[in-house]
Amino acid sequence: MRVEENKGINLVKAQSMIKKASELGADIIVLPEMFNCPYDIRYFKEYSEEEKNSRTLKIISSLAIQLKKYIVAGSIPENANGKIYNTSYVFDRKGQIIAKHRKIHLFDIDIKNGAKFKESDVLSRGDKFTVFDTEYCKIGLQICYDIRFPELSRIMVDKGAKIIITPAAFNMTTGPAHWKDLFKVRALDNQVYTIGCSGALNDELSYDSYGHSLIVDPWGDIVDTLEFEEGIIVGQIDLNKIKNIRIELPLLKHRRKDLYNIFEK
Ligand SMILES: NC(=O)CC(=O)C(=O)O
Repeated sequence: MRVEENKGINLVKAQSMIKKASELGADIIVLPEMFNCPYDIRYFKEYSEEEKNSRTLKIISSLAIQLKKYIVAGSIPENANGKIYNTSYVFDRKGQIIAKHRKIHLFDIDIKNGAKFKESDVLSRGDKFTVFDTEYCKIGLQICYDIRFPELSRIMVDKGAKIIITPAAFNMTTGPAHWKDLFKVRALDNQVYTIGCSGALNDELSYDSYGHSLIVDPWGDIVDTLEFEEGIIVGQIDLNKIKNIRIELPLLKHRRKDLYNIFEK
């Protein structure tokens, strides 16, 4: 979705796009990073909401109940005891929160003649891995910059994730350079589906969100993608494809855990 400056407008738009996705047959519906708030540190505190009184989360929960769908509510600025987190919430078909991911790696970058951003000026970082269960399979959840850290995807896969969902907002510097490749390589390395849902480009905001939401299969093929504009893609997840690729090309089995390993906290 093309996120606007006005929170109310973003919420109305999120609702209508979720309903549209549901009509198109989506069963697990994903929104982008900071879908109720411009991706700009000047807005995060003002737009932040506490989980228990959250206007945004109430709306998403009611929709999950009404449509009987899973909704991965992109992310929002979450206020917890005065600390602000970039947090994604997952709702089940009964509108219950079944998972919550606070962005682990904060996006502090300064690229010469390109994008600059310093989330850590305002945000605190999460410190938990997030894998949730559905009747289909386990799903891993991370937010945007988290995808650049391959250890995180691997840990989620070791915890059983067959799909990794990443609400995101790359920009016009890093998007064209890295977006598609990161989703492909994480899918290939881990033999999972990767799903990236990004805010569309909005020239009226300070941050040029790259768009290009996409679904990549475990062979690294792009199932479907958008471009810069707002839109919806609905893709089929074939769990047999994961099973077969893991038999035919047993990367995860061939790991030399005697030589290297990833340790969880
Ligand atoms: N916005 C992000 O968190 C990450 C990003 O844009 C990038 O890694 O590039």
